[in-house]
Amino acid sequence: MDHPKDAGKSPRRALQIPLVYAVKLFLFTTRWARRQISDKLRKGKHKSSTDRTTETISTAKILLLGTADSGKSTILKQMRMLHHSSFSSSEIEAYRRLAFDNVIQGMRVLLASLPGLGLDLPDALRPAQETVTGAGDLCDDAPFPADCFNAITALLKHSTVQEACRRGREIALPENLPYLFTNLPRFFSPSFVPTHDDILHLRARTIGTTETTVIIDGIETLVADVGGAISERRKWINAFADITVIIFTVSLTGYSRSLVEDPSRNEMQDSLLIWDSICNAGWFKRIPIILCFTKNDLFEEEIQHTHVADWFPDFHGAPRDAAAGRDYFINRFLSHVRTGRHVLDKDLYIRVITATDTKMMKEVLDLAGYASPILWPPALAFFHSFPT
Ligand SMILES: Nc1nc2c(ncn2[C@@H]2O[C@H](COP(=O)(O)OP(=O)(O)OP(=O)(O)O)[C@@H](O)[C@H]2O)c(=O)[nH]1
Ligand SMILES: [Mg+2]
Repeated sequence: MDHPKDAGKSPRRALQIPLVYAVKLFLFTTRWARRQISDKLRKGKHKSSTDRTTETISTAKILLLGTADSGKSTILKQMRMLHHSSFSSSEIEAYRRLAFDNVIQGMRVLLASLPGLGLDLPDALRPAQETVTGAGDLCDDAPFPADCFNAITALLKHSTVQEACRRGREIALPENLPYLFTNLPRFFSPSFVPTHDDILHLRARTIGTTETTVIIDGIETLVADVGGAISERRKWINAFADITVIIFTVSLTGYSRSLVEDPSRNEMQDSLLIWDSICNAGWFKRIPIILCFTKNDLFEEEIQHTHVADWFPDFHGAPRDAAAGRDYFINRFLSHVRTGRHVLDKDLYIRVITATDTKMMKEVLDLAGYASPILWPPALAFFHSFPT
């Protein structure tokens, strides 16, 4: 029997009323659930994956994929900086020691490659060379050794070392060396503490998979960062479960560089190979992908000296035309996406970035829409759209 209040209403209207109550109940429970999540997040905020407890809940997972040196860990650092997941004092100290390691290792690679470049170091610089090759690791809180500063400064003043620096691409010289050498006096000062900019330029090869929790827009997000070296790739599969979005990084400067592990392989070709298997994998069919071309700053410099056609003969743009170069590589990557796998601007997004530039990264990450359906599956975006 009809409720007296419903008397005279059409069956359709009668159906609508419970529906309104159902929606209200859903909204209420959703807000309640969201508040519960926020409470739990507050308790578990800034916990890394290694100290996660049952208090915290993970609701999204970003997977960073790409070849070695393509900027995956740099993007992760940017996410942490932009989303206030600050670095602990022990991490900052580890970065300080890493700065010393990057400087010494970089200079060692450079010195070791001189004979291959047909260059010879004058005898007067042999003691400086020995100081660099014999330098040990830096101990906790120990200052950078002054003799290393004097040795590296003397080496950098010599035309032979300067020429090797210029020809860095031929010897797979770490791309952060110009930044490190420019900042040498600051690094070697006793009060040196790495800045965010330093941290972004420092290089530590990722081994295995690191999982870091970042709170993005109130949502606990697990960011999985894999090692891109050839020997690391067989471990990628361990990170493939429950992915919300993939960020696939490609270093734009890779077009003229060889893989450190296999000098016969071109970095960009290697990246195209991996991209082909990732973007067409059935496993990732429904996962949005952001294809991120990194190192745009270095690419703009590199293209002034190295013509893309020397490495990719079907490039028909003019030498030094950075825009044509970028378009060419974007199209090369898009041409690998098989029909029906991913659709541009629907579940495949392209960004060209300088990963070390925090301002640009913020714009890009905002653009990519952290709390929008680009990064979150529609269900989560729906959930997200309710006011608290
Ligand atoms: N100038 C500049 N340097 C960059 C950019 N992206 C990354 N780098 C530098 O490139 C080096 C390698 O970057 P990582 O983020 O460690 O590379 P990765 O992809 O994590 O490498 P693996 O851990 O070996 O897989 C670091 O020294 C970064 O500072 C960029 O857009 N511009
Ligand atoms: Mg890494």
